[in-house]
Amino acid sequence: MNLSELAQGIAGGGDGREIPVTGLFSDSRAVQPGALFAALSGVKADGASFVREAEAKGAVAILAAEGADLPTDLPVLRAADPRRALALMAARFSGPQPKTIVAVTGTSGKTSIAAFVRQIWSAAGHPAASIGTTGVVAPGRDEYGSLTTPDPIELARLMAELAAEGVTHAAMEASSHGLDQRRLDGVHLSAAAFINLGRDHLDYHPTVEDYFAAKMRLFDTLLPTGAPAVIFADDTWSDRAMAIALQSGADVLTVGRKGTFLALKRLEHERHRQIAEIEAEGRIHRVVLPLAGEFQMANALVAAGLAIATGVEPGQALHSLEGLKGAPGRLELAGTTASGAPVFVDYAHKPEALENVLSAVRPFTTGRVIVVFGCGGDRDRGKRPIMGEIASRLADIAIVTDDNPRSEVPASIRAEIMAAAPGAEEIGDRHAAIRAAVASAGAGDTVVIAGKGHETGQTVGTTVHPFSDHQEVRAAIREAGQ
Ligand SMILES: CC(=O)N[C@H]1[C@@H](OP(=O)(O)OP(=O)(O)OC[C@H]2O[C@@H](n3ccc(=O)[nH]c3=O)[C@H](O)[C@@H]2O)O[C@H](CO)[C@@H](O)[C@@H]1O[C@H](C)C(=O)N[C@@H](C)C(=O)N[C@H](CCC(=O)O)C(=O)O
Ligand SMILES: Nc1ncnc2c1ncn2[C@@H]1O[C@H](COP(=O)(O)OP(=O)(O)OP(=O)(O)O)[C@@H](O)[C@H]1O
Ligand SMILES: N[C@H](CCC[C@H](N)C(=O)O)C(=O)O
Ligand SMILES: [Mg+2]
Repeated sequence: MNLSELAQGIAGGGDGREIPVTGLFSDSRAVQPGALFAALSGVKADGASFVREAEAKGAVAILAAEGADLPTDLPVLRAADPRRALALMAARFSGPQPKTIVAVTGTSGKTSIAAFVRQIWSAAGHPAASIGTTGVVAPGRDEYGSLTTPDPIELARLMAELAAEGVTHAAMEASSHGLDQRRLDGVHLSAAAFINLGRDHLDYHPTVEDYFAAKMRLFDTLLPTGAPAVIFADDTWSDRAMAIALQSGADVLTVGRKGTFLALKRLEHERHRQIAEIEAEGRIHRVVLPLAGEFQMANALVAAGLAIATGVEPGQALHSLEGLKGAPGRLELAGTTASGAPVFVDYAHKPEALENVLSAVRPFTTGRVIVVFGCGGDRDRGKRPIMGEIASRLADIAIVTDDNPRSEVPASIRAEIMAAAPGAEEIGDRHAAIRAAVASAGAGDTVVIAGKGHETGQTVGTTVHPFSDHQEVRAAIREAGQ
C-alpha cells in the first residue's frame, strides 16, 4: 500500500507520496525495511527519540504528533491524535475484518462475556471468535495472548486473519488501557456492552472518573451512531453509562433485574447452577445456567443481549445459555476434597471481584468459606487493604499469600493486605497456602483460590516460574488423601 493511500483522510503530510509501505510499527526495535514507524509518546518513553533507530533499520516514513520535533528527513505524517491515526491506518493496511464485531467493557466480567458471546454465536451456526485476557479462541485456534486488548497493529492483523479464516463474528474485551490508548479505534463495531465499574488500574488512571471516561470512549467515540449498546442495568454506574450511550446516539438495550430488553424476573441458586426466569419481547423464558455465582448470570444476560442485538433469535440465544462453559479460571471447580468441599479457582484480583466471588459461594456453603489470595506487585497499591478487609469480612478463614510479586518485596505486599485483614493467616509461599486451605476444609466448607485464574506462571522479579492454581489444587487434594 502506498503512503498516500494509507494516510488519506487520517493524517496530513503524506498526500501524493507514492512510497510503498510494507508494514507498520510503533516499536523501533521491531522495525523492518519499508515500514512506517509511528513515534508515539508513552508512559515510559517518547517514540520520537527512536526515530533515528527506526530510520537506520529501513523505515520509509514516520507518523507523529502535530508539532513533535523529529530528527529525520523521511516524510512525516502528522495527526492530532497519532495513536488513533495508527489504529485507523493499521485497519486500512490489514484489510477486511469479521462482519460482526462486538466489544465489552467494564471492570469485571469482560473475559466471561466475550467467551459467552462466542459460544452463543457458535451455537447459532456462526463461525465465531473471542479475544481477550485468556487469548484468542476461534475455530482451530486457542492461543494465549499477553494483553487483554492487543495493540492496534496486532489487533488489525488478527482481525484480518480471522476474517480470512472464515470467522464472521468476533467478541472482544475492551480494557480501559486499550480504550485510552486507542487500540480499538480501527475496529469496525456492530455493538458494544457495559457490565460494571469498580476499583482497578488506579496506578494508570489518575482518578476513578478518568477510568470511567476511558471506558465510555467505547460508546461516545467508537460505537457507530444508532448501533446497539447493551448495558447491564443493576450496577451503580449503569445509569451514567446509559446516559452517555443515549447521548451518543446508541440504541440502548438494558439487561438485568432493572433491564427491559432482557429482564431478570426470578433467580434461584443451586450449588453449581442457577435457574432464571428471563423476560424477552414479552415472553418469559426459563433458563438453567450451568454456572455458580450471581455475577455469572449478569455476564450471561449481557452476552445474550449482544448476541440478540447482532441477529440471534432471543429464544435461541437464551436457550444457548444452558450449554455455556465458564471462561477458564472464572469460579472454576478445580477439585473436591476428600471431605466433599469444592475448591474453586477464580481470577478475582480486584476488590469488587473478590467481594462478588466470596458472596457467590456463601449461599451454597453450609460450613466455612476459606479463601487464599494475594495482590500483584507493580499494580495499584490502594486495592491491597480494601481486599484484605473484604476477605476478613466475607470469609471465615482468609489466607494471605503471594500473587505475582513482580519487582516488589513480596512480604511488603502481604503486610499491606494483612494490615486491614484482622484474623487472616499469612503464608507467603502460594504452594503452601493452597495446601493449608485444602487441608483445613471439612464437609460443607468451600475453598476459593483467588487472583490468578487461568494464569500458568508466577512472576517473581522478572522471572516467570511455572505455576498453576489448578494443578496446585489437584496436587494438594491428592497429597491430603495420602
Ligand atoms: C502501560 C501501558 O499500557 N503501556 C502500553 C503502551 O506502551 P507505551 O506506549 O506507554 O510504552 P512506552 O514504553 O512509554 O514507549 C513509548 C513508545 O516508544 C516505543 N519504543 C520504546 C522503546 C524503544 O526502544 N523503542 C521504541 O520505539 C514504544 O514501542 C512505544 O510506542 O502501548 C503499548 C502499545 O499499545 C502497549 O504494548 C503497552 O502495554 C504494556 C506492555 C502493558 O503491560 N500494558 C498493560 C498494563 C495493559 O495494557 N493492560 C490492559 C488491562 C489488563 C486487564 O485488566 O485486563 C490490557 O489491555 O491488557
Ligand atoms: N459481572 C461480574 N461482576 C463482578 N465480578 C465479576 C463479574 N464477572 C466476573 N467477576 C469476577 O471477576 C473475575 C474476573 O472475571 P473476568 O475475567 O470475566 O473479568 P474481566 O473484566 O475480563 O477481568 P480482567 O480485567 O482482569 O481481565 C472473576 O473471576 C470473578 O471473580
Ligand atoms: N491484567 C491484569 C491482571 C492481574 C492479575 C493478577 N494475578 C496480578 O498479577 O495482579 C494486570 O496485569 O494488572
Ligand atoms: Mg479480562
